[in-house]
Amino acid sequence: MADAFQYMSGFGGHFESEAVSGALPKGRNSPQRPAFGLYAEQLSGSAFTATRHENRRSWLYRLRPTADHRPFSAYEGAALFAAPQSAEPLAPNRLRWDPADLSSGTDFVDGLATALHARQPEDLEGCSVHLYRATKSMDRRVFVDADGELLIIPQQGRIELQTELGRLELPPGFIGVVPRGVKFRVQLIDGEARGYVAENYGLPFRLPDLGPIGANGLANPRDFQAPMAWFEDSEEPTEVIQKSLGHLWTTTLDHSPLDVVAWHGNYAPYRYDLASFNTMGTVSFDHPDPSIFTVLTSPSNVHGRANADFVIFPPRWMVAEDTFRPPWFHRNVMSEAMGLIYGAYDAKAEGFAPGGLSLHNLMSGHGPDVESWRKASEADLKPAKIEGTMAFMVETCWPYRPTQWALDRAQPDYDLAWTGFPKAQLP
Ligand SMILES: O=C(O)Cc1cc(O)ccc1O
Ligand SMILES: [Fe+2]
Repeated sequence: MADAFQYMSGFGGHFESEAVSGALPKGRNSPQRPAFGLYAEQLSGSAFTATRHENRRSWLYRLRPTADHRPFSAYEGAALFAAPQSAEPLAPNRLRWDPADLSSGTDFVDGLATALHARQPEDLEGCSVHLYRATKSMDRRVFVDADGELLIIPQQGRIELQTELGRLELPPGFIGVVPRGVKFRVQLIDGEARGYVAENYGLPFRLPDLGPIGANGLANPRDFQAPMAWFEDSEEPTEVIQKSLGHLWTTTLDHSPLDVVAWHGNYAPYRYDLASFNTMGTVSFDHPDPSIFTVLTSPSNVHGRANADFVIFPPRWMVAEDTFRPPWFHRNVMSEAMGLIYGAYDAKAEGFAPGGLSLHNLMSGHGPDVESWRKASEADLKPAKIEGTMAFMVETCWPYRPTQWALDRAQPDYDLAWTGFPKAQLP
C-alpha cells in the first residue's frame, strides 16, 4: 500500500482501482469465486433502474462482506449532532452565528453540531448544515451516513478522509464529498480542525448545466479527484457509528470495515480544490445572480429548482461599469445558508467571521450591511480584484429550521447590520 495520496481525475467517471494486483475481477462484476476469497458487493447510489445518465453504483471487493455485523443500538455520544429542529414556531428573522469554539477532546463525529435542517432524511429531499470541531482523530471507529451524501468544507486544519474506497487529503480551500452509505474516518493532520458539513438527503450532487456558457467553465470535470483503492487489514475492534433516519446508532465489528481491496464504478468519494473554479462574471454592467458561482447542484423534482446548490464567492475581478458591485438588496424564494472559509465577504463589513454562519430564509430581506453599501455606493469604479476570500452558500428550495442549539447561540443584534440607511430624497 502506498502512503502518498493517489487520485484519479474526472467528475462522475467510471473508475477502476486495485490496491493489490489481481484483486479486481476482469470482464464481470460478480465471479463465482473472486480473487483471494474477496467478497464482491454492489453499492447502489441510485435506483437500479435510474436512467443511464443518473445511474450510480460501484462494485467493491472486500475482505469481509458489510453484512457481517451485529445489531445496532442507540449511540449516546455526539449530543449536538442530529439534534432535532427547534419545536418553537420559527420567526422570520435573519440569523447569524459567530464561529463555534473548538471543544477539546472530541473527534469529528462527537464534535459535530447540527445547525440547520431543511426537511427530513426519509423525505429523500432536503439538506442540513452541520458544523464540525475536532481536536483528535477518530480512533478505531468509522462513521457512515445512510441519510445523505456529505459535502465536507474544511475551514481550519487539514483533515484526511479514510474511506472505504480510498484516502483523500482535504486542506481548507478544498471540499470533499462522501456518498451516502460510504464508511469513513476523519484523521487530523494539523492537530485540530473546524469546518462545515452539508448533508444532502436528495439526489447526489452533480455539476450544473452550463447552457450558453458552453462546454467549459465553472467547476471543470477534470479537476475533481477520486481516491485510488486503499484498505486496512485490521482485526482490531472497530466501532461503526451510523446516522439513520435522523438518529445515531452504533455497533462494533471485530475488524476494520475499511477493507475494500479493489473497486470499480462511478459511486465514489471525491475532492475538489475551490481554487480551480473558473469564475465568470459580468464584463459590462450588473453582476449576474450567484447561480453563476454554482460548483455543485442537487436537483429537486421541479426543473430548475435546486434541492441544494453549493455556491462559492471566490477571488475574482470586478470590472462592472455604473454598477453596485457587491450583492444587491434582495429577497429570495430559495433559502440561503452561508459560511466563510477565509477572508472577508464583500456584503458584510463586520460580524461575519471565517467559521461563522448566516441564514437568510425564504423571502427575508437582506443584502449589504450599511458600511458595505456606503463604501460600494461611493467607490471609484476602477477594475478591482476581490482577493483572499472564500465564502460559500448552501442554497435550498426548502426553508431551513435551526436547531435549538443554533437558536440559543445566534448573534442577538444581527438586524443592526441593516439600520441607519438614509432615506431616499425625492426631487
Ligand atoms: O445573500 C448573499 O450575500 C448571496 C447573494 C449574492 C448575490 O450577489 C446575489 C444574491 C445573493 O443571495
Ligand atoms: Fe442572498
